[in-house]
Amino acid sequence: MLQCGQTGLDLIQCVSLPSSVNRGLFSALISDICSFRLTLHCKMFFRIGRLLESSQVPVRCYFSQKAKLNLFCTFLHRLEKRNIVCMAKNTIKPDSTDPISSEGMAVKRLSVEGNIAVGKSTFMKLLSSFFQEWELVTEPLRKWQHVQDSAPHGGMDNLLQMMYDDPSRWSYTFQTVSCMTRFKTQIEPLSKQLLSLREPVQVFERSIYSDRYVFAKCLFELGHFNSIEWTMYQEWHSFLTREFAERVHLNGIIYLQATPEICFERLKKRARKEEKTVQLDYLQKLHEQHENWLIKKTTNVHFEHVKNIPVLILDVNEDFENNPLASQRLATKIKNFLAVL
Ligand SMILES: Nc1ncnc2c1ncn2[C@@H]1O[C@H](COP(=O)(O)OP(=O)(O)OP(=O)(O)O)[C@@H](O)[C@H]1O
Ligand SMILES: Nc1nc(=O)c2ncn([C@H]3C[C@H](O)[C@@H](CO)O3)c2[nH]1
Repeated sequence: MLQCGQTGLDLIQCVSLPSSVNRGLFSALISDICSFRLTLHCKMFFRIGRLLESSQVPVRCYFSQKAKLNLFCTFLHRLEKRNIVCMAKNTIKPDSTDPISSEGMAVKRLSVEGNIAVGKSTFMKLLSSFFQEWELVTEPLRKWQHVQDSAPHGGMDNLLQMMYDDPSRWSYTFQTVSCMTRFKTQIEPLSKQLLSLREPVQVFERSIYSDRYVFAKCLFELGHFNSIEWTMYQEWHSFLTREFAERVHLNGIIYLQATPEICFERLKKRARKEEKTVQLDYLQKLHEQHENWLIKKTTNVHFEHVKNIPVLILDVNEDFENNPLASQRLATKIKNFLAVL
């Protein structure tokens, strides 16, 4: 517990938020009682100090990092405010290298997760039509279908096909490639265009986290990874995730949820040639993995920030592709979700 400064306030409760929320920023959310919310950069301490002074109600401030909380306390102390009680919970690593836009806003980074053929690519198109400025990063599927640049197209380098045809032989290899390509896309430097936005948002189709907590885990449980492969995978996944730290953090996850049966129908309708052998049973297992990770929270997740990532669950059993009203409803939910990140 940190004690600092004095104001006319009843209480200021300062709690550090999971790093997934507004990383690298000092973020103050003036509670609902005040009926407005502010997300502010640390340069704006002074304004917040004034705001707190004039407030007549208990105010709750959330900090993305303990370092920022300490900085803020020092600031209040300088203003000679007393009796502010600051509680730091869930302390997370200081000194972040968060991407910040030229407008001083942290880039919000989300991933879209969901079963095979649930409609992620279709959903990404919806995002691009409603939020034209956002940067959308699609799954690097083509790289998996053609892993050797030098090999002729149609040769023996379609790893997706190989994995589905002989999962026990190729699952580990596939997972090293899928995960490596995901790491690469997640750590890519942010574009100037994105950084010039007032509210920069980047959305990934799946992530290094679903690679591990959905697919690799499922393949291990199905016996397609042996225990050595599973240990190795987890070891390098943890190592790289910790090494890249902030660069692979996400602020939120959008989970597209539909029954495995509907996904299976969509998969058959789409008829991707590599997926001919995929059975409903596999989609049911992947569905369970998503539910355990994102809803029931029973999956053993190894990174604090991933445990605490806010998840928006969108029911996509309904056809939104050809339904403007349903699309609009989804877009509104996404907007509301972003506002609280
Ligand atoms: N809400 C929806 N209602 C009806 N059909 C849909 C819906 N969303 C997607 N589809 C259809 O389902 C099929 C699969 O969709 P899509 O390719 O977007 O899935 P995906 O989740 O990106 O697949 P993958 O897991 O392979 O990346 C496509 O034929 C698409 O037109
Ligand atoms: N084994 C495995 N691990 C992954 O991380 C992974 N990510 C996607 N896929 C499969 C699903 C679709 O067929 C196709 C396109 O999403 O690729 C994966 N398969």
